[in-house]
Amino acid sequence: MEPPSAHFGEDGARLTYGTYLRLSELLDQQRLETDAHDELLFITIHQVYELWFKQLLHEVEAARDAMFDDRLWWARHLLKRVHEIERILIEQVGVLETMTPQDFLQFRAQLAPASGFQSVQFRELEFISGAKDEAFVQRFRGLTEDERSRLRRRLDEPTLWDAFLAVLRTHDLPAGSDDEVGASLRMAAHDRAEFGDVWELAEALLTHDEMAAGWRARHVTMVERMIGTKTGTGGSSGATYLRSRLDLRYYPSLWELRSWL
Ligand code: HEM
Ligand SMILES: N[C@@H](CC(=O)c1ccccc1NC=O)C(=O)O
Repeated sequence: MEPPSAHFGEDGARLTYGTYLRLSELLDQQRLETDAHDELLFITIHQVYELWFKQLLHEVEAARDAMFDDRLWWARHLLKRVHEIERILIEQVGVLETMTPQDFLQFRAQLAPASGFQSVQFRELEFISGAKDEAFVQRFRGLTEDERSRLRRRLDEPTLWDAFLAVLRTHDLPAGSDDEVGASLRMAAHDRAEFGDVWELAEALLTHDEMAAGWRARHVTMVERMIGTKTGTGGSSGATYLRSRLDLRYYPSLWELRSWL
């Protein structure tokens, strides 16, 4: 008798690696606008980002829902995964930086008026994390109806921070006003025997915030390296606009807490 592994992966023949992962569709989606050698890298990197954004939305949504249900261990488990993905998103900027500015200029003009500014999933992530800003939905040109309704839904639904406030209340920590939230956070910080899970969750949210800030900083230095002070293909002032976004924090109360411990 043959060992069971002899035909491993061939028996049954219903799914294969390629059909399961839809590789013929996936690998057919890199359509270049020019003959420039580096344009494939540019498209690949962005598509990889969008795939990870999709995964992040999946995890962040579930983490938010878990907090509302007081399943804190599950929320933390998912947020740890979120952090690892975010670490990769920051790291992979280095791959794109192997492209020189002069090689980027071979195809940059063809990209306008497209820009990362139009990434719907990126904005969804900001909204669900806590930084809702309706102006982005209004300013968006060229959104499909589906994209517009996805963004509107994100503006209407609760954020990670809303879910965290619900956790505080569930654990009898008042969360009505900013002062109450501040006092509750200090209480959780100083009584970890009682509130260890709540504290760890606050730390996981802070790491998520720190990672997002880290990506913005990494992105803008890459932008300065690539295009200096040129205006963006999306019509903004470029690096100046991006620098104005560097102070954005999802959870200012968690940062302020540090000053009052
Ligand atoms: C050569 C590389 C890149 C350059 C020169 C660049 C440049 C820019 C510029 C100038 C803007 C401001 C909007 C505009 O007027 O165009 C912008 C925004 C943005 N870019 Fe990039 N980018 C690059 C790569 C990437 C990559 C790989 C991503 C990953 C998805 C990305 C995501 C974004 C996002 C999400 C925004 C909006 C940021 C916000 O509104 O806070 N960019 N980029
Ligand atoms: N905004 C960039 C071009 C760019 O990077 C880009 C263009 C089309 C689609 C995504 C992009 N990535 C991030 O902005 C620029 O002004 O050079």
